[in-house]
Amino acid sequence: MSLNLTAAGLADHKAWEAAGYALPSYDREAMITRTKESPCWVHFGAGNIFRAFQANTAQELLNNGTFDRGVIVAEGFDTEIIRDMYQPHDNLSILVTLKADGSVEKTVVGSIAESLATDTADSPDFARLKEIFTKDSLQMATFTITEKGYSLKNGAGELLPSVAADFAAGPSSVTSYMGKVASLLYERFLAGEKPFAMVSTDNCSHNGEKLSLALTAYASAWEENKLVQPGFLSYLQNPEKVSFPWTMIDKITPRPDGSIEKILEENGLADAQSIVTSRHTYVAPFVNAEECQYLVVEDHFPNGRPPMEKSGWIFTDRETVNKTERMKVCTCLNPLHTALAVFGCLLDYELISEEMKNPVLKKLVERIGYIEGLPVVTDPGILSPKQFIDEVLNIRIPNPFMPDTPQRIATDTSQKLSIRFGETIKSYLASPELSLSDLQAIPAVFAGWLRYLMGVDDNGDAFELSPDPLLATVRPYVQDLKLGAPADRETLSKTLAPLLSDASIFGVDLIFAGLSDRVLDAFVSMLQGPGAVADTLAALTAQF
Ligand SMILES: NC(=O)c1ccc[n+]([C@@H]2O[C@H](COP(=O)([O-])OP(=O)(O)OC[C@H]3O[C@@H](n4cnc5c(N)ncnc54)[C@H](O)[C@@H]3O)[C@@H](O)[C@H]2O)c1
Ligand SMILES: O=P(O)(O)OC[C@@H](O)[C@@H](O)[C@H](O)[C@H](O)CO
Repeated sequence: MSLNLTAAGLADHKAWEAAGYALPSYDREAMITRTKESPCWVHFGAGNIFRAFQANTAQELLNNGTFDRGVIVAEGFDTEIIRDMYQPHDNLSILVTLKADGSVEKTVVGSIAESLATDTADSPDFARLKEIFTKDSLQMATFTITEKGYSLKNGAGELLPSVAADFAAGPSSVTSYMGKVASLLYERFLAGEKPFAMVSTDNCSHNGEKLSLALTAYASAWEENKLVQPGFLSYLQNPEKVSFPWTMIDKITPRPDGSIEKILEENGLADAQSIVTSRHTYVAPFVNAEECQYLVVEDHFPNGRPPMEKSGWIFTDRETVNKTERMKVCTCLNPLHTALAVFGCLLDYELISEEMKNPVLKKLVERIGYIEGLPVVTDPGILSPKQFIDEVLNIRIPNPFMPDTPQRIATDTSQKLSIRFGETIKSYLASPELSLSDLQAIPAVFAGWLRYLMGVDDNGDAFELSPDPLLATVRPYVQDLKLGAPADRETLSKTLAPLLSDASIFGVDLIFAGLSDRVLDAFVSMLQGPGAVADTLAALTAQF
């Protein structure tokens, strides 16, 4: 028996149910027709978390009858995802939920009504998106496009060439990602200044503000260059018309894993293989994710919204979202992840859960979370920081059934250090009660990142660095260093000074903050020879 993940294949629902899959319980064809006629929800970024979280939310609302339309997904960065994975499977995907007790739940998610590859602004798919953006029924766009997706500048602080070109050319011939989004909003403005919510659900601090600032930059440039009708900028800046709610999203969604692929194939699924696209997205007909999930959202939707609270989303005010997001991204989850990512790559781990069996690494992340991070967390009231971190460190990250890898989490580390660690350092600097001398583990992570950038593991073997937009800028600082032949401490201090003082990477100027010596000491120690990273961490954590 072979299970084909297509609309036709799903018709044999008995076979799917016999193989243990939960299926959409609504009339999918009717849902697709309704959604195309009266679209409500567009999502940008067709990656794994979208299919595991937002698309499954839509499915739950459809299943329980609290909403009648699905999601339209737009992919403007890596359109291979759409062409090679969504379209061959009629926009269906399988969500494999990996529970901490080892059991596995398999769900066919059918809530994606349409998938659009918007690589160029003159494509039919982009024309369709423009049409969608003029509809009265459209209520919101959500985003999972990674933090760098919102960035208009390069590492040197200069406008990206595509952004500068779009600023000069106007909304009719955009090529940059945010330029395309801004031109869609311009369509909505021209169609009668229709209300709308733009909802970033990426892991970045003040994500709504980030999205708003990026789009406002286009609107300002276009108005200044007289490329749009007057009023577009005011429309974007009028919260009664266009809102940019802040959110906190949490659900560990590893890349599709070979072990899950095997289970599904043994279960009869045809064509379960994952691929890595040329833009480095790991994608398969299935996504694998943990069961635990949180989406905390500022409740500001000028044109209304689907009842996502029926699927567990928590709606609240901006201040509460902010506290919750800081709790998770700056302290209770993501810094621990990044520490395990950097040292996992150096110490040859391929699973985060395996790293948690190493007492030194466990102690390191416990120190970062409980001792160095927790004192600066403001309790958001809706989730307890202590309980949250307990769950992360004792249940979620060590879950042996979660195939999460340090290599995935090490992606874009240069973009993450500032929010994941810099905010804590800033709080220490600002507090008369807290002492910077208590920050011991965080500087070691920075040292670990410098050591990671050498692309040589703790055995002295070369490894491939995960993609990162700043690699070309930051690697040259360390790439000539040799393990076992450490550079002189003074010379190293001078060579690394421009990097260590770069507040755009670390959140603060580490030299000014008085932390650079601690980073350098740990880095020099990690350079001593094979095994030096493990030795440095063992010596450091022995003092905790
Ligand atoms: N995976 C998780 O555990 C998880 C959990 C919570 C939040 N998130 C957030 O979601 C984001 C995406 O995670 P994912 O698991 O879907 O990753 P993924 O690699 O599966 O997909 C990445 C998505 O971002 C797009 N993208 C990448 N670079 C881009 C750029 N420069 N401009 C525009 N789009 C770009 C890709 O085309 C793709 O749609 C993360 O960066 C994070 O902010 C992820
Ligand atoms: O998704 P990123 O690249 O921002 O960060 C990698 C992980 O830390 C992240 O995806 C976590 O799994 C997620 O934040 C859990 O909610």
